[in-house]
Amino acid sequence: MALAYLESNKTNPTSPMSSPPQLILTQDQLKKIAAYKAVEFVESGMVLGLGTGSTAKHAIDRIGHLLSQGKLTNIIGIPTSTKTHEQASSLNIPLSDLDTHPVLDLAIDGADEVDPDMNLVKGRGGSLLREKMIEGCCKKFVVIVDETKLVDYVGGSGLALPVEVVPFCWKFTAKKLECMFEEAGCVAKLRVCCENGEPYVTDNGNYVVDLFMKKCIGDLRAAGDKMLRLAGVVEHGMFVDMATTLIVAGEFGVTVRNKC
Ligand SMILES: O=C(CO)[C@H](O)[C@H](O)COP(=O)(O)O
Repeated sequence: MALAYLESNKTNPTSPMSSPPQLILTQDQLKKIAAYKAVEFVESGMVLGLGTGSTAKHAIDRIGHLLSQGKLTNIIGIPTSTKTHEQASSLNIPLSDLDTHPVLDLAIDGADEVDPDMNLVKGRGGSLLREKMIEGCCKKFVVIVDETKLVDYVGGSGLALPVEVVPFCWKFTAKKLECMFEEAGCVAKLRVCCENGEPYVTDNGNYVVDLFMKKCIGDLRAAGDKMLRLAGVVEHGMFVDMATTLIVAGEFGVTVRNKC
């Protein structure tokens, strides 16, 4: 399967021996491989959670294609963002919501980080609340990543742990979050739009405070519960014990791991 996407056949010019072609895959090609593998889990008649981001986008494109070919039928998609809603609508994927379909068969989504226990950081694309609501209602939650997303511990990439907060007194909430994780060297920053420097506003009309940790935050459930007890926090981007299947595409192929 992976070979269908391989490109480029650079050889090593420094090698005195004639070496076999070295196959290079871009990160986006790896994302596509993981996404297509996940769509193999989709069956006609399923209610599907449709994730958000550049990896999930490939899966949604594939589902749309299979529907248009009649290879999948009677699919109902529940989109996790307005962006995904737009993409899925443009592909004529029938859509619904949690009010009408409170139980989903399967969700497919990307992640920003995956730890060895398949705990996730999500939300760098800004859709964590809807993702958590929808993916929490799925019988099966398939996470699709390229290998750069694998970390030793949540926060291990040194990149953002997103927290959705109400706009009211967001500085107060950001300061409280920073103090909460002082021991982990937490720095909290409001997410702003690159184009105009204005606060990034989620689909739910909230802001996002990104937390940058210097150290491991320890017990993820305890940390998550603590954040949720702080008035002003709407939801955080740690998805603990939610993924049931992890698909990782890397230089050496694609692996599928099920949570025991
Ligand atoms: O949580 C998300 C969006 O809020 C995405 O799943 C996550 O950011 C991964 O994105 P990408 O597939 O573009 O790397």
